[in-house]
Amino acid sequence: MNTLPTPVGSPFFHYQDNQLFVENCSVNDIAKEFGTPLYVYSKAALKAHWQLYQQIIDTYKKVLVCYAVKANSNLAILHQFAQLGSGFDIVSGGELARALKAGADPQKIIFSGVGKQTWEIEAALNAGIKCFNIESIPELDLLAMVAQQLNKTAAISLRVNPDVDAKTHPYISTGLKENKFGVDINVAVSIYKKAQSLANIEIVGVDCHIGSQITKISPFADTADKLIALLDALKAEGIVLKHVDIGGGLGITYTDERPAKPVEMVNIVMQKLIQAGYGDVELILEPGRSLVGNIGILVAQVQFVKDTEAKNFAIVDAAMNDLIRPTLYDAYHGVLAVQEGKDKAKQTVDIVGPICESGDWLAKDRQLAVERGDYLVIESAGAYGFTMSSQYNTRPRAAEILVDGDQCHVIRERETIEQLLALEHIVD
Ligand SMILES: Cc1ncc(COP(=O)(O)O)c(C=O)c1O
Ligand SMILES: N[C@@H](CCCC[NH3+])C(=O)O
Repeated sequence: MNTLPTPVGSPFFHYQDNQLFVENCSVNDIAKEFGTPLYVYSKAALKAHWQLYQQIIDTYKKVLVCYAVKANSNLAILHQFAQLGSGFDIVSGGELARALKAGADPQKIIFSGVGKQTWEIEAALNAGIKCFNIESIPELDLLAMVAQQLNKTAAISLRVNPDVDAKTHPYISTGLKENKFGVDINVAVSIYKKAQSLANIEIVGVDCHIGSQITKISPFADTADKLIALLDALKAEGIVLKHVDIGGGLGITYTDERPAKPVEMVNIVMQKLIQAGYGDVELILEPGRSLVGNIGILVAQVQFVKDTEAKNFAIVDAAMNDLIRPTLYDAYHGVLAVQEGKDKAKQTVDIVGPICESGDWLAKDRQLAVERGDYLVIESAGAYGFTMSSQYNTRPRAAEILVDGDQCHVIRERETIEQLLALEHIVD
């Protein structure tokens, strides 16, 4: 299998007699049965993407993959990863609850995030998670205090900011000095020394995450060099770490990107660690997008085709509230017709939603033959799709389906208008 192909380039999403299939299920039939907008994921694709990481675990043994829950946090998806032996990278008490409910081993959960609240820290300590990725001195102080109150020991990693350019979209770069994440790597030693002096705190590792949708290996290699320099400086102070967490961030193919394979990235990092004498340290990875981005699609139905002097629009029933990546990052997602080979001529269209914002678009200038009632598919929507969706314009969030061979499982029901209104109270 090619590294991480877009759905239609992968064996799990294919055309048969001009009809798009997810595994053995026709997308047309799924859309008719469950309605649109609809997220559809392939279980076989999920397993194949996991296999790219399992290969790394099999090679290097002391590797823990902590799937970044924020990429796709549906309980059924988390359950699949838990069954495959994955750990989890969480960033909130909510994600902790999801991971535990899905069957996660608490000893494989790591907790990232710059704004952990007291109740979230308490919940994670009570669950017995593997490690807190500490992002500031005040957070370290709070953790030490809460751990003392609960009479527990908190294992910590310091998230350092290596000031490496991940060469990705500025909104999703996290490893630069001006980003809010982590602590300056140049002051890390002094923070470790402070942590050493705190009761109820156990230093176990170092962590970083430099950004997302990174296609090159060089930013990871640069990061490894900086982490090794830090490991050396810590060793000189008598501080020996059990693990190095290189974060997530590997990109996927949305269009013509050819991202590095996970194993290629890890090979470079491991080579450097081994050469520097840190070959027996556990390596932690926090992949999100590269595990789930290309396991899923968003299915939408064309409501109207509107031809204007300047542009032709296919107005569909999915919108920026369902998939915000195009609006937020100008992100490109492939668009496919569920039924190919129609008689109608192709034209250049923008795929837009019904929301009252000019930024409500899903794709621009695509060659498609479209008419009212057609189903379209937005590709590569498995990561940061549903999890970033909202109910803007009082639009119930989409349903989610997991396909397994010829079986379709509803893994999230479509929201109802009643559910949307249920928490509000009218006052005079
Ligand atoms: C701390 C942390 N770890 C892991 C990830 C997962 O990143 P990606 O989905 O790019 O692999 C993110 C999101 O960028 C993150 O913020
Ligand atoms: N949400 C972003 C990436 C940022 C990930 C969170 N650190 C995306 O859709 O590409």
